[in-house]
Amino acid sequence: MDAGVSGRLRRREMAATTSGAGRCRLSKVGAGRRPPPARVRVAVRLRPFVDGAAGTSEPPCVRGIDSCSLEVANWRNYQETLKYQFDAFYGERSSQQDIYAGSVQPILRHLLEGQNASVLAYGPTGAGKTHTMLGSPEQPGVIPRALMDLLQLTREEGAEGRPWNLSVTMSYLEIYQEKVLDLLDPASGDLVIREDCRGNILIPGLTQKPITSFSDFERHFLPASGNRTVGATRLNQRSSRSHAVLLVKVDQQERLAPFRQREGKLYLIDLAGSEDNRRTGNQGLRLKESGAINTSLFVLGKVVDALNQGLPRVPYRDSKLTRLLQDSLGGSAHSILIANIAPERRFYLDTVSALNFAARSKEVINRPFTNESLQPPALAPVKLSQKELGPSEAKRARGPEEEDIGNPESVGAPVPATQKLSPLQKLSNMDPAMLERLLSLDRLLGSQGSQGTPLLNTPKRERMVLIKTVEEKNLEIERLKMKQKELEAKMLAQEAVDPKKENCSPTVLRPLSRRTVTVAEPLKKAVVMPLQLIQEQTASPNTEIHILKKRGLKRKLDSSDVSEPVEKAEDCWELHVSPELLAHGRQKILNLLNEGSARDLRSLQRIGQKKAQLIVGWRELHGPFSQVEDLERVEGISAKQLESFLKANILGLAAGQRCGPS
Ligand SMILES: Nc1ncnc2c1ncn2[C@@H]1O[C@H](COP(=O)(O)OP(=O)(O)OP(=O)(O)O)[C@@H](O)[C@H]1O
Repeated sequence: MDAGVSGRLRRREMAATTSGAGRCRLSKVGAGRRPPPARVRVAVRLRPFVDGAAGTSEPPCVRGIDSCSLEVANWRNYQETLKYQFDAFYGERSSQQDIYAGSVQPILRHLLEGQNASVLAYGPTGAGKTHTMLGSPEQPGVIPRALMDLLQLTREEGAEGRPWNLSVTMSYLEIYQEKVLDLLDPASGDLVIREDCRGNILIPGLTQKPITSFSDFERHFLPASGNRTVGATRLNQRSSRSHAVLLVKVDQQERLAPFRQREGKLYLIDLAGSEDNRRTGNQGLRLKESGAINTSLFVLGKVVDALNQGLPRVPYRDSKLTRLLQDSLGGSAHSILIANIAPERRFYLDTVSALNFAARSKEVINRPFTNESLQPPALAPVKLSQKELGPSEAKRARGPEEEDIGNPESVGAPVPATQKLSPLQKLSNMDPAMLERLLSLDRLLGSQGSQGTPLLNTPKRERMVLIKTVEEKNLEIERLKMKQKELEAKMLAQEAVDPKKENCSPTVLRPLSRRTVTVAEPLKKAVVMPLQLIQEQTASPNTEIHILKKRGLKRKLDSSDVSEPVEKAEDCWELHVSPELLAHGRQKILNLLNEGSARDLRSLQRIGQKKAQLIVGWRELHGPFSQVEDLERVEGISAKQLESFLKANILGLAAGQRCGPS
């Protein structure tokens, strides 16, 4: 591979890892190890002529070459054809089973490994996307086949005596004119798409129905499909006017220690088709719908291009569709794109444009990882007792949160005070940092002899109040920190005005790097340290003392001249910190650089969101940092920045101030 190509690939991988869900992960198996890349796989399906008359009167504009390639006539030059190669090509005689078994079935197993997967049907209007995804009762498509298999797999894997307990839930939504509508609850209105701190895409309020059998699935899915917006256009009598997204979640809980939990998400997406309104004859509402569809598909193209070019900004947020697909493109899913094309000549331009999009998409690299977390040991017995419950009781215990997350009917429903919520269910979606805080708060309450129920067993509402309290406390701490900084700044300003006063005070606070430029007689010894260190030392008397000691005066000025402020004077005071402590601080920074998530890294001074992502991206590409100085090799971090970064962080970390892996 030449250097240019490998550089491009790296940039692309970097974009894939620094954008989307992959950039900040739920605790996962093999944390610190770089998940292997998985290219978006692309299959093309050519539908047969659907209009009998057209079929006999015109030759197709596309021809299959083999199971992976096809060619399209070049109408500008009849001597030429345009050839394309994909992961799979399905000709007009291929069956629904061929497409399913060849391209979709193989990715389902990843769900049971706690990884995400997605299947997207793409193509111009009338090219067969809905047929591929949904099919008909006689020729069921990808969705019913995948659900059938997945439910079967989860039944087998979750059977008594197997190590994992499995449960499946489904949600179904459409994106219609840039609105996210819940097809399982059409009255709920436009829903918002959010991203949690781990980069997971969430839709608060979206109905989630538990399903244990295929008939369960049909019971929810069939009426919901009827809610999808379709309309007649000149090119398709039942044209999908929206992007439909079926989300199937597989949750797994380990039955024995260490009680791991896994979550795999499968997105099955039937995109609305791109439309050339000169041919669809769209007007009025249809034209408006078409505008929204084309715009979101245009943004989808821009996202794919940005990922391919390794651009620092991938415009996921420019449309609801791409925001939702953040997981699937350049993110954490095993993705397959099925580009549907039509053989009729009148589709020629749409076909070429769909094939070009498909060809670009196969360059996109995802990095799927296992969404796995460990249940805190303290909670394990509760889980065990749940195992001992009968199936109906266990279901009731999991009940409201598992079954109806986001279901408006259940949100306001009172939870009986006696009904304990299963910690396993409650914690599965919780931010690990928040969980840690809750556990400490719980311990604190316990140590203070609190009469209340333990925090982690409290019903949802009380828990929410407690979480809010913790958040408020954190805000308060942040406010105090800001105030401290202001005070320090004020103090420094005063020093500048009145240096003598400064040197008389043994408790003056100043940044470590600041040097004294005065000839006024200093005290022999002054304890000068950042406020954090003072607090730290007060809290732990064993912490080593760091002092500012007088260094030999090497003033170049006449020693008799003591009244003037000295510009060229050397420093009189310097900070002496034990080398072990410094080494300890460096080691802590190094650990954080190698093991911390982007979020952890942001807890460091001078590291913002962008730098944190660049650091994680660098690590993904080059492996662990061998020394903190390697930071200079990260794009956008200069030697000067590295120096100030070290100054700002090393002591704080050495004294155990910062959080994050150590
Ligand atoms: N492989 C196929 N075999 C037989 N008929 C097909 C096939 N693919 C599509 N069709 C038929 O072609 C017509 C258009 O297909 P479909 O509605 O799936 O297109 P679409 O791409 O979803 O269109 P839109 O984007 O407008 O919703 C339908 O009548 C469908 O039954």
